[in-house]
Parts: sequence; structure tokens; C-alpha cells
Amino acid sequence: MQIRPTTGEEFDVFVDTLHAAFARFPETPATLWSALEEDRGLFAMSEDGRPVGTAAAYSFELTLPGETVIPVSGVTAVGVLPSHRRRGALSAMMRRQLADFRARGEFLSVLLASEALIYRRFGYGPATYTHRLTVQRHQAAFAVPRTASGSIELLRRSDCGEILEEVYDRYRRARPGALSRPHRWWAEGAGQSPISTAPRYIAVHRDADDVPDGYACYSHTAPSTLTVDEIIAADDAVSTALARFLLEHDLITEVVFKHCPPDHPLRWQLEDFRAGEVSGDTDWLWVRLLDIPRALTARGWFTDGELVLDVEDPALGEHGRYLLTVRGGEATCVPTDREPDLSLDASDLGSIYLGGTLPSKLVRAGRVRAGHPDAGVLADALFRAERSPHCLHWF
Ligand SMILES: CC(=O)SCCNC(=O)CCNC(=O)[C@H](O)C(C)(C)COP(=O)(O)OP(=O)(O)OC[C@H]1O[C@@H](n2cnc3c(N)ncnc32)[C@H](O)[C@@H]1OP(=O)(O)O
Repeated sequence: MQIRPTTGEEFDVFVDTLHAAFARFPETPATLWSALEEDRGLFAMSEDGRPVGTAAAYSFELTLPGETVIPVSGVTAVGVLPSHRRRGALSAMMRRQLADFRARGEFLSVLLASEALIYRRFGYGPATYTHRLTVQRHQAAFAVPRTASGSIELLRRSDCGEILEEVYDRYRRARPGALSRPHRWWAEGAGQSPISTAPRYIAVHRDADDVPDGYACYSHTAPSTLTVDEIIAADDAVSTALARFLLEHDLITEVVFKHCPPDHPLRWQLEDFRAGEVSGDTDWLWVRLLDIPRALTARGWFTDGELVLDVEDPALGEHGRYLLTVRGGEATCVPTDREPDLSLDASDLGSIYLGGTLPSKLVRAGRVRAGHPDAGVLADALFRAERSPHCLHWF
């Protein structure tokens, strides 16, 4: 299967081929793909010279534990026509992408997986998680006092100017697992709400100096339901103020918070713990390390320690054993021939990298081999992040 880059003039053919892979028709909103980067698309070509598969990548920044911000490629728009599946088109595009990402000097790539069975073979592992929280409004009395000072203003999405972009950008730099939303996305209204300009109400929180420091994007989705696309806030106090605002909405029986991180405190703030029901617990960002020493030394670390990792990477045909040493928040990572504490494959390393998946869980699951009984919990302490990584950007 021949793989070739797309050209700027082929955007329509690219989107048509992608839509056919998903059995969608062109009425899918045109803005959904409008942030695609012209020079980062690939076609898989059939023998008779027709495009039968697509893949692309966005240029994002990802925040690592310790508030380090790094460039990453975000794999997207992957599709192969149903008539040409299981002949290696995806595998050929993935091989090409991994080589391209390394050539760009990147040491990490990320994606959102349409199905969980597709991407492990290419070295990606689920690394951040998200869930939906449905709160019955009439049971939602708070058990904790109000702490945020400031005010809330109600706007329509179309009247927000650059407020959302600025608030999101400050938030994402401090949250492990969060991706940038490049200006191009906001300018194009690309992707999903609130970047897309689909009708939404936006509750903007401003601090005591009137500077926006949080927002909630929501709409009325069923006769008495408010669905919240996202709450983005500088800190927990602002996030709670926005959640209170939504839960005080008259004529509403339930509020659905679509995207909550695993460490979301809201249920613990309510008098009635059962007023909030968790559902839709799912993986979100999948991570793949392209250069293990660079990736391990780039993130922040919060506990001193040493760990020998033996990593098998079948997709790249590579194998390495590394000594990771953390002292005072700084890590070194060098090849070693010491006996491994953990033996794992690249996708499981991707899963534990941001601190959102406990290594000991993967040991208990039988995915990762521990060299001695304490290895799993030792790795848990080492890999933990300052808070659970979370990503809510759709791409
Ligand atoms: C980041 C994103 O964009 S996510 C979106 C992914 N796209 C979609 O879900 C759209 C619908 N699906 C498709 O277009 C195709 O089925 C794809 C892209 C998932 C797979 O493309 P193909 O060209 O058929 O994959 P390819 O032939 O390279 O398969 C490689 C291997 O993965 C396996 N595989 C591929 N797709 C799947 C799947 N959905 N479930 C389980 N295994 C799969 C194949 O069996 C093969 O295994 P093998 O190496 O053991 O033989």
C-alpha cells in the first residue's frame, strides 16, 4: 500500500474519503475538520491510484506533570474505506507517521481512539480518563461554604470574543494531560463546543479585578436537563462557583457535567453524596513515547527513587532497558543492564507516563511484569502526578 502526503488542493477529497470511512455524509458540519493542517495529511493509495485511507496530525502542546509544556503530534482523521480494510493501510500510515514525528524531533504523540482495540499495536496506551456526572438539582445542597469572590456574567457563545481562548490557555498550562487549543481552532470555530460556534450559553466567571478566570459552556438538552460541555477554571474555587451557578438554575431537574476528571471534588462538596451519579467512565487521551529517555526526563517528578524499566516496542522493532533515577524533582534516564524492576511494552509505558494509570494496577492485571514484590507500588509512588491528568479537548 503506497502512502503519500496530501496536497493543499486535496482537502475536499481528504474529507470525503474520511467521511466514507465513517459512513457519514457531507452534511457533517464543515467546521468539524477545518483546523486540519494542510501539510500534515496522508493518503493510503490503492493500486489503481485512488485514495482509500486517510490520516493526519495536529501540532499541539501537551502539559506534563510538573507543568512542563511540550510539543506533540495529535493523530486524527484516521479512516480506511470499508472496501479496503484489513490489508495493512492503517499499519502503513502509522509506520509513516511515527517516522515523521521523530523526524520533527518530537518525543511523544497522542490520539483519541474510536475503538480501544486499534492502537495498542502501534505503541499507544490509554493515559487519561474522564467521566460524566449527573446531579439531581433538588438534592444538590452544598455542604461546603462559598469560597470564590468575583462575579458571573452570562453570555452567548457568539458574543464571547477571545475570553474563552484566553481562559482555556491559562488553564491548560497548569493541568497535566491538557492539550493546547491553537488559535487556528478558535479562529475557524473548529471541532466541538465551545470552540465551534454552535449555540451555547457561556457563564463567565470574573475575579475581584474583573479579569475572566473561568467559564462554563452549557445548553438545555432535554425538557429539564442542562448539559455542560465543560467547566474551565483557574482553580477549584472558581470551578465550584460555576457548578453552583448551574445547579441553581430554575426549572431544571438535572445537570449533566459531560467531562469530569477522576479527581473531581463535586460529589464530596454535596450534602447528599448520592445526588451525583457517575457514568460514561472512559479513556480519553492515548499516549505514545517516541524517545523514552527524553520523555522520562522531560516531565516533573515528585518523589525520589530509582527504577529499572525494560521496554519492548514491537511497532518500532526496538527494545531498551533504562535506569530512571529521580533526585529533587529532576530525572536522569540511561541505558543499563541491571535486572529490571518492571518489564513492559511501549503502550503500557504510555499509559503510566502521565501518572493517570497506576503501574501496580497493570502489574495486578498481568500486563506488566514486576521483578520483585515491591516494584509496582514503588513505581506508583514515582510516576504519580501532582493531580490526576485530564484532557477534554476533542480532536
Ligand atoms: C485517531 C483516530 O482518528 S481514531 C479513528 C479510527 N477510524 C475509524 O474508527 C473509522 C472506521 N475504521 C476504519 O477506517 C478502519 O477499520 C481502521 C482505520 C480502524 C483500520 O484500518 P485497516 O487498514 O483495516 O487496518 P490494518 O489492515 O492496517 O490492520 C492492522 C491490524 O489491526 C487490526 N485492526 C484494525 N482495525 C481494527 C479494529 N477496529 N478492531 C480490532 N482490530 C483491528 C487488524 O486486524 C490488523 O491486525 P493484524 O496485524 O494482527 O493482522
